[in-house]
Amino acid sequence: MGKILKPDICVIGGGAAGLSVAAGAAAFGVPVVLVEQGKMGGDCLNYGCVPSKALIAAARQAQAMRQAGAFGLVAAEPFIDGERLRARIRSVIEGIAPHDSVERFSGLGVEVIQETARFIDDRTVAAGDHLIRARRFVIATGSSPAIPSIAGLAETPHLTNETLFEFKHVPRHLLIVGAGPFGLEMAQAYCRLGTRVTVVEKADALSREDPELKTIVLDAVRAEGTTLHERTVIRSVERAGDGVLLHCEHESGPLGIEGSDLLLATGRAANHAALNLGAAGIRHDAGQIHVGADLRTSNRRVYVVGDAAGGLQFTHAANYHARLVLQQILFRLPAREIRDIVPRVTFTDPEIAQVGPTEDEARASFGAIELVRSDMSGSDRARTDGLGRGMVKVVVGRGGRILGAGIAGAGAGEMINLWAFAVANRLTLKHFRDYVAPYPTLSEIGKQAAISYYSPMARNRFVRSAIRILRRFG
Ligand SMILES: Cc1cc2nc3c(=O)[nH]c(=O)nc-3n(C[C@H](O)[C@H](O)[C@H](O)COP(=O)(O)OP(=O)(O)OC[C@H]3O[C@@H](n4cnc5c(N)ncnc54)[C@H](O)[C@@H]3O)c2cc1C
Ligand SMILES: NC(=O)c1ccc[n+]([C@@H]2O[C@H](COP(=O)([O-])OP(=O)(O)OC[C@H]3O[C@@H](n4cnc5c(N)ncnc54)[C@H](O)[C@@H]3O)[C@@H](O)[C@H]2O)c1
Repeated sequence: MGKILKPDICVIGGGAAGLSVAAGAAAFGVPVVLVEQGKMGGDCLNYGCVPSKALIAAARQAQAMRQAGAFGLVAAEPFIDGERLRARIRSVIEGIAPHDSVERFSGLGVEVIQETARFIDDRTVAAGDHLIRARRFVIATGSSPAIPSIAGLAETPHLTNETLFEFKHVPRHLLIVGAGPFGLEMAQAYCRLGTRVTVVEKADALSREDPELKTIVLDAVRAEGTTLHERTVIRSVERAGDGVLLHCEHESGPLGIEGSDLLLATGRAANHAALNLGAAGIRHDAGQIHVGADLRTSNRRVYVVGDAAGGLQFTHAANYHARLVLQQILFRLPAREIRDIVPRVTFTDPEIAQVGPTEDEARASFGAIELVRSDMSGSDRARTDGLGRGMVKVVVGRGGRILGAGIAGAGAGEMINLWAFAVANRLTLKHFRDYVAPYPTLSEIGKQAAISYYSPMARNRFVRSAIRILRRFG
């Protein structure tokens, strides 16, 4: 038997969640062992956020070339070189990789073991020839693409986020299954890169988003050329020549859709099968580890963070989880996950972002709410920059409290920061009315929304008579 290690914390998984826990603990001088079986940086760096946003950035440039005529320049149809595109995505990943590397973490004082971890009892993990008996364990094993059960899929070549960004050519006609954030971001990006794109969604596209806001996004994505079939069930799939044929069922009848390549964007499944959770007395079922709002499992020594926790699946949620868990382990202070303060952004163009409940969710939870909206057409900056439609929609509770906010439009992902700050700090629209927004910025439309909330006051008879009285004093 190999080495027995006895750190304070053993972190399993070196993606965004695990690295944040390890770095945070090491910064306080706490002994940490990190076990990672694959690439340091996990999904976000290697197969998720970073390559997808690099691809989207290239697609945005291509679209800007086509649309240059609107700015008084000569428009051009871009030449798309698949090899160079792939090389650029690779170089962006390589530029960030040192930050997540074994070398950096070893330098921080973390002992990194590059093996697969599994529990052998309620306080011991085996990884290669190491046994790790830690005071606390943090499961940060992330998630993998959920593969739907569709007849013929196993025999038909298909891509997922784990293979898409290594793909050698730009597809001729990409069929995408799933119109969640991943499916739609990729649909628009590939469409802009000259691919014909068809998306098949069994329910509604962007189903979590506010209907009024997501219409702005879906109209734009469709207008650029993506074909989107919603409420369409795929019965089977087969190879057709060099390509793929989907046999679908829509309310209007059967539908055959043929394309050159197939991408699955059908959600995620948490990774825990290899962990041997039963040996550690950790309650779970096939889909999920049972975990409380404190991110603790039924084995009180063991926490779960990031995608493995099965709730919010974002890199910033993983970082937030890391803070909550460190607060409990290092300082023995209670901490609970508050999902309403965690924003989400889908990086289509226009973007869509939300923090806190949407209108429908807020009505279901709070009953009486108020809404304020502000349209991007009122923004001078949107005009100078030739931007399309956009809207800020704020869900307001008692006393003007900001319960949630949704934004569709260019820059929504940046603008949501201010609203996320407001929701986390329980601010009211008065705070938004009173701060000064620089001109001309898109964020001004948020302030405009706050002003519109208070504008009925200008017509209030008591306010008006108070002003009349004060005027008499000179
Ligand atoms: C295409 C795509 C785009 C995305 N874009 C965004 C975005 O723009 N913004 C955003 O916030 N989020 C985005 N996400 C989500 C984000 O990538 C994830 O929420 C985040 O990576 C989760 O981090 P994690 O550490 O929980 O898991 P992961 O990054 O999956 O890391 C888990 C690690 O654990 C390791 N592991 C698993 N089992 C074991 C074991 N038994 N032993 C040892 N190691 C193990 C794995 O090898 C992996 O490295 C995107 C996801 C995808 C798929
Ligand atoms: N900008 C971002 O933050 C961003 C971007 C991409 C991905 N992500 C994250 O990555 C993960 C994966 O994203 P996603 O969009 O794949 O997941 P998702 O679960 O949000 O969406 C999957 C979609 O696929 C549909 N679907 C599932 N099975 C289907 C089938 N058989 N036929 C047709 N449609 C089917 C679902 O109805 C759903 O709309 C999520 O956790 C997401 O949060 C985040």
